[in-house]
Amino acid sequence: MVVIVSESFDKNIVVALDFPSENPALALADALDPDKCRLKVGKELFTRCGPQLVRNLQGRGFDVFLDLKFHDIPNTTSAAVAAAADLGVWMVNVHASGGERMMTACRERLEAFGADRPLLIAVTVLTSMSGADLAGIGLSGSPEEHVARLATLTRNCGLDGVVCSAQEAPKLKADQGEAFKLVTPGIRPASADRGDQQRVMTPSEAIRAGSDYLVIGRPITQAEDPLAAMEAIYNELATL
Ligand SMILES: O=c1ccn([C@@H]2O[C@H](COP(=O)(O)O)[C@@H](O)[C@H]2O)c(=O)[nH]1
Repeated sequence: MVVIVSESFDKNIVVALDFPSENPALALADALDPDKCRLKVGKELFTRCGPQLVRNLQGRGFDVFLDLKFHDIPNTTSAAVAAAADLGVWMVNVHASGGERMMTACRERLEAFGADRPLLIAVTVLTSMSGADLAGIGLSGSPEEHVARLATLTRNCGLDGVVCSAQEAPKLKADQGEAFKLVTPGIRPASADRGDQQRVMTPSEAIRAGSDYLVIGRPITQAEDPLAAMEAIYNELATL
């Protein structure tokens, strides 16, 4: 099947390869075009398959977002992002709630990699969390307020952008500027199940809201026909 894409949205889609082993991950990668999308390797696949899986995807021409969401003391976290940079990933992330000194240490550590360094972004509030979930961990205020505060902290530390939901994108683009990258999971085509995601938008809503990169997992990976699901998403974006 040929995936029909709009030129303007090439590589805005990051497919989350949330699989329990290498075979389904590589099978989907082999069906996708590295000129039309990027791939995300997260905790499950990385813990099972390790850095060699990342190299296998890179060997197929894909940019890889290593989504391990590091959250630790500055020394440990900055060493971890340097390891990701050694692996040659396109993007790596930490939790913004690790704080200013941790994020600054990571940014400084990546300076040694020059122009070849990965993009460094920070997770604000997980897209699976609602205001009630925040209250449950003792945080008053809306997700949008926390995302805005953590995004400001992230930009002040010199990082390239944040992971947030597309619902927060209009405010973040206005507050933080166009160059600050917004990476948005919680993308759900109108017909797709939300699953555990709370703060969701459709692909076209997310692009209109200002998302730079749409992270999409289950609506593609769990579809009966993942390539048809991909095609439907690109066709939706082509109407913009
Ligand atoms: O706030 C966040 C941060 C990361 N994720 C990750 O994105 C994908 C989303 O997958 P779906 O199947 O499309 O829900 C997944 O790998 C998460 O670990 C997130 O969802 N929210």
